[in-house]
Amino acid sequence: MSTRIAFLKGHGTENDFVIVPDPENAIELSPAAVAALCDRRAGIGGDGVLHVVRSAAHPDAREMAAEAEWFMDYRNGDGSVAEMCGNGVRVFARYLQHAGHVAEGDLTIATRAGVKTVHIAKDGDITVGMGRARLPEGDVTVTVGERSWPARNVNMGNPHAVAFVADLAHAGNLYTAPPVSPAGAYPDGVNVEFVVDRGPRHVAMRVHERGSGETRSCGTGACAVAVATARRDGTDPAVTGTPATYTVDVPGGRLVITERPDGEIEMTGPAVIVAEGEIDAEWLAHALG
Ligand SMILES: N[C@@H](CCC[C@H](N)C(=O)O)C(=O)O
Repeated sequence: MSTRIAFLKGHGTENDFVIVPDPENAIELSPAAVAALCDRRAGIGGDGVLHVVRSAAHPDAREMAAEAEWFMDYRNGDGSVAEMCGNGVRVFARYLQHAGHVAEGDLTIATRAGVKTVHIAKDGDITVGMGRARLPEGDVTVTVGERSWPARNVNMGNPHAVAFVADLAHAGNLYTAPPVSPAGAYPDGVNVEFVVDRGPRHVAMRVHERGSGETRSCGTGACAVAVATARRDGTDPAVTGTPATYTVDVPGGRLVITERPDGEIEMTGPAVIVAEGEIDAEWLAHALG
């Protein structure tokens, strides 16, 4: 660790992140350091960390360097590594704009789930090409207390189980991860979304995120929800030949998701930088023991 570490704080629909700019990948961000930074009482606080590294400087991204200059090295709040973060990639793009690395318009960002195309609009919202969903075969079941629901297995680069429920309160307090069966369906853990209808092509969700707990929003989760809802509604674009657009309300705001007949998914939503500062090196050393 260097002795002075710059950071920013940002959020997308209140899914919040500690942003650590580190172009040359000089900072060793151990899981313990990430967890300390994300601690809401003893640290800065966040659902995860966006480690901003040049693709050429990171072993997980070197092969994408020709396509995307910057790599989103995303970590969950508990320090674990995740393949993709949909809100994170918008906040990452906002940081690049804020720092003067990119301007409004189109750019690409490397992630562990591949290169994502991003559009920073004049009106402030950011649209991300999220790629295609995979829908692995096999039924899964989500349980909270006495209630269980069949759930749709949707992979957006990272794993999701989407359950349609009668009332979002039935998800309970979500202090712990809801059990998903069969055991072994998700060997690396899973993000679980609970969904209710709000109107035509309009749903609301809560989420328990792998590695972060209940969050105020999850971008990949909202995409998984839109995909699962389109299959439930009979509006699957691959079948109808027309795009399906769903509005997904999350506790922290609203995301708009469009899936095209070729399966490509776009997500649009806000991304905000709220603060910037410097991490106290003594505190971090102490936090790491
Ligand atoms: N909040 C993110 C998802 C972050 C990763 C997730 N917790 C996982 O482990 O897969 C989003 O906006 O997509």
